[in-house]
Amino acid sequence: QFPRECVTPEGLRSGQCCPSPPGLNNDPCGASAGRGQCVPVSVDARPHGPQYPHDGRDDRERWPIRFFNRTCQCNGNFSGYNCGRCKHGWTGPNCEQRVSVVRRNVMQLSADEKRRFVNALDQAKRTVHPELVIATRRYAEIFGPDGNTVQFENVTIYNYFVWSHYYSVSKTFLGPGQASFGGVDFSHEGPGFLTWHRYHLLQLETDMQDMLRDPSFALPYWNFAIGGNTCDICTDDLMGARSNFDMNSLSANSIFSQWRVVCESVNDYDTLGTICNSTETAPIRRNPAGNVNRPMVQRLPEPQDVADCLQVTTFDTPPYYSTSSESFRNTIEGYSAPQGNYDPIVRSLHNLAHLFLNGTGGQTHLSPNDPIFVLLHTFTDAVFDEWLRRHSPDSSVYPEENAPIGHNRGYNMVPFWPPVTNAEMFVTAPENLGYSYEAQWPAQPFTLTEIITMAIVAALVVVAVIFAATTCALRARSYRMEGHQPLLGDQYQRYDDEKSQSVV
Ligand SMILES: O=C(O)c1cc2cc(O)c(O)cc2[nH]1
Ligand SMILES: [Cu+2]
Repeated sequence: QFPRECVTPEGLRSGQCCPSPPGLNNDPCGASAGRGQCVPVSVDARPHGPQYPHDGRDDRERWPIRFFNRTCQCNGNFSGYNCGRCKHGWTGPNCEQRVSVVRRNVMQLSADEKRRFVNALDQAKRTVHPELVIATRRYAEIFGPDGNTVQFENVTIYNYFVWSHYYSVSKTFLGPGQASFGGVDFSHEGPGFLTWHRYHLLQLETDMQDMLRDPSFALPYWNFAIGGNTCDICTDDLMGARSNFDMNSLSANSIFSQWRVVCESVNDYDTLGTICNSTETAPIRRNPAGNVNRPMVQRLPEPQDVADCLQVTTFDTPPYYSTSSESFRNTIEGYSAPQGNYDPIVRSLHNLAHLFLNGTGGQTHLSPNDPIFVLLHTFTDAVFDEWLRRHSPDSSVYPEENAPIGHNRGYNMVPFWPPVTNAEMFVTAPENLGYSYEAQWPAQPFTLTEIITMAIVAALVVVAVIFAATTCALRARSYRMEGHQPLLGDQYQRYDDEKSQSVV
């Protein structure tokens, strides 16, 4: 959420978070090295949708100026909260070298690559985040009981990935004794669903690259559009098989059975107004296809569902919400049928994959605690990237206003720091974000224009063939009328030559 060095009592009171890059002392944002400058934070001022009726009740409104109103604005390819690192896709001392990160199908990794990926996730679960800390109270109580003890905690790299997702979906606390307001979600049920989860993954991938000291480290993906009721990645060499003793638990042979979840105390958060902290509690629960009360979530999405959703031509449609029809975003998110039509009882694609897990991974405030979340979302992001490549939309197709709070084009995505807007993630990944997917996609059906063009070309070919055949037939007929034997192949040419010479 915020850099450790910014959340001192004086730092918070100043509202400024413009640290110096490593190796440069007292040089906010590396200005003397031309890396960046400390500027006022710009926030989205456009109206948002009617879903959130409050004003001034939630720290996430006009994110992030409740906490900080000055930030580093980095030049060129420099990036990071102190301009001390490079933008995604760039590396080198001056961020001038391209780096390419390829996200691959997890099922196509070698045994050794699978083992390294599983171990890297486990290392991230245990390694304290080197830069970021998490707030454990709302701003109103952030200076603590004595007014000088800021309420932030260290968090591990992977638990930060869980915490940031929880913080974006948590309810608005309205005070003791009052029910918290749940009709708010800064990362789901709106156009920001894809851009938010894209940055969420990018942050984890970058954190793990730094942890491994391997700038080419890439998160793999799980193609969950395989139909059937078997979780093919739920094996002990990958995300963990089912326990033999408890169908809701993971096999003891998987390292993930030793993981404990964070952000489980939702009753506290909603009644006391506290925020999820680093305390780990219960094991991951997972029982794929086991939800006997919801037969519709006992099968995974079909390959055809991905082909269908890629055909939806409009990125998002009013009200830009989980009720939108003919919206690619609501379709891939899974609130409408794969063909795009909204149906309140439908759960498809991304949502169906979550619910299929039938446990920790299907509860929005907890789901990233199940590491399958990472692979489920890289595949969702891969479909998003393929849609961007096929439809090459202008950024204007992303709504600038009247989307649910947090989802407007210019809104800084909650709770990321430094500020990053939905618009900055609405770009093709290989050209702009330094990563690509190794994936095969369903053949792109011909567009109407292509079909018409091909019909015209075919008609022209037919006409040309008929014309040629008619011409030959007429010439043969006139040749026979002069008492000659029918011509064969190159004899036509010699006949033509003689004829043209004889005409006077
Ligand atoms: O009920 C749903 O459609 C549903 C559950 C769930 C869990 C989750 O973590 C998400 O990110 C989305 C989601 N949708
Ligand atoms: Cu999510």
